[in-house]
Amino acid sequence: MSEILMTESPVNKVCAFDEESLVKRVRLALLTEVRLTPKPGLVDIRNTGAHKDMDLAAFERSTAAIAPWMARFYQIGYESATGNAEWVLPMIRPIGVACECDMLQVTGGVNTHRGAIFAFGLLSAAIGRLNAQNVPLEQNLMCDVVAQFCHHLVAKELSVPKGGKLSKSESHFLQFGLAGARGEAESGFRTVRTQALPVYNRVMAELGDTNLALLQTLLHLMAWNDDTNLVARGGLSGLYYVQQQAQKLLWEGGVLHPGGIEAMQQLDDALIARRLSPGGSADLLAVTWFLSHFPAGMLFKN
Ligand SMILES: CC(C)(COP(=O)(O)OP(=O)(O)OC[C@H]1O[C@@H](n2cnc3c(N)ncnc32)[C@H](O)[C@@H]1O)[C@@H](O)C(=O)NCCC(=O)NCCS
Ligand SMILES: Nc1ncnc2c1ncn2[C@@H]1O[C@H](COP(=O)(O)OP(=O)(O)OP(=O)(O)O)[C@@H](O)[C@H]1O
Repeated sequence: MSEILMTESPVNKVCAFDEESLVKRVRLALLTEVRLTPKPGLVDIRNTGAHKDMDLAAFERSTAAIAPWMARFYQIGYESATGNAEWVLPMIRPIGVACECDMLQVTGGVNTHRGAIFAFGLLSAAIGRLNAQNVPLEQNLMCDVVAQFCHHLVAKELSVPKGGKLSKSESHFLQFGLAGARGEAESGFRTVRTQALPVYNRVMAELGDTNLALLQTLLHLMAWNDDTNLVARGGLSGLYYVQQQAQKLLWEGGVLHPGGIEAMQQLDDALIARRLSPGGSADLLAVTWFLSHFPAGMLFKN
C-alpha cells in the first residue's frame, strides 16, 4: 500500500495516485501474475506451461519494457478530461502499438503481454481521466470509464468483416459469438467485477493469503471466462475442456481444499499435454489484483 495515499472520508476512500505510482503498480501486477505458481498451462516459476517460445525471464523483461508506457496512457486520459470518452481509444491505440513494439523487441518477437497492454492501457487512461476530473479512484468508476472508452467496440471491430480473410478475433466472434479482450473491456471488465474480485476479497478476508486468493481466483476465471486464447489453441472444445476441469476442481474446494495445490499441478500437466494456455484469464487475474488495491465504490450498472 506504500505508494497509494488513502484518506478516509465519511462517504468513501479517496486515492491520490499519480503516474509514478501507476507504473509501479502495473509492474507489480504483471510480476505478481507471472510469478504465481502453479498456474495451469501458463508460464510460471514451475515451468513454461503450454508455451515453447517464452519463459519467466521473457515475461520479466517484457514487464520492465511495458510498465513505463502506462504513464503515456495516463497522460492521454488526463488530457481527455473534458472531451468525449469515445475519443480516447483511437488516441491511445498508437501508444499501444508502440508499447507492443517494445515488448516484441525484448522478447525476440514473442507476444508475452498483448492482452495485458490493452487492459492496462485502458485502465491507465481511465485513471488519468478520473484524476483530472477530481473524481475518486474507485473500482467501479474506473471500470465504467473503460466501458465508455470502448463503447460499441465489438460491433465496430468484430461484427463487420472487412473483406478478405477473417482475423482470428473476427472469426471467434462471427463463428462463436466470443468477443474476447474487446468484449471484456467493453463490459467494463464484467468478469473481473462479478466473478474474480468477489472471490479474491472473500479468500483474503477469510485467510489473508494472497497466493491462495489469487490461485482460487484464477480457477474461477478459468471456469467462467470465455478465453479466446483457448479457442485459438484448442477450438471450442479446448475452451470447454478447461472450463469443465476448473469447475470440477472448484466443486472439490479448489486450492482451499487439502490436496488442492497438487490438483492444480495435475491440471497444469493436463493443459500442457493439450497445448492449452488460458492467457486471457491470466490477464484478468493481473487486472483483479490491480483493482483490489482501490475501494469498490458504487455499483456500476453494466
Ligand atoms: C484488442 C486487442 C487485445 C486485440 O488484439 P487481437 O485482435 O490480436 O486479439 P486476440 O484475440 O489475439 O487477443 C489478444 C489477447 O487478449 C487476451 N484475451 C483473450 N480472451 C480474453 C478474454 N475473454 N478476456 C480478456 N482478455 C482476453 C489474451 O491475452 C489474448 O492473447 C489489442 O491488442 C488490439 O487492439 N490490437 C490491435 C493493435 C493495437 O491497436 N494495439 C494496441 C492496443 S492499446
Ligand atoms: N503467465 C502467462 N503465461 C502465458 N500467457 C500469458 C501469461 N500471462 C498473460 N498471458 C497472455 O497470454 C497471451 C499469450 O498467449 P499465446 O501465446 O497463446 O498468444 P499468441 O501469441 O496469440 O498465440 P500463439 O503462441 O499460439 O501464436 C498474451 O497476450 C498474454 O497477455
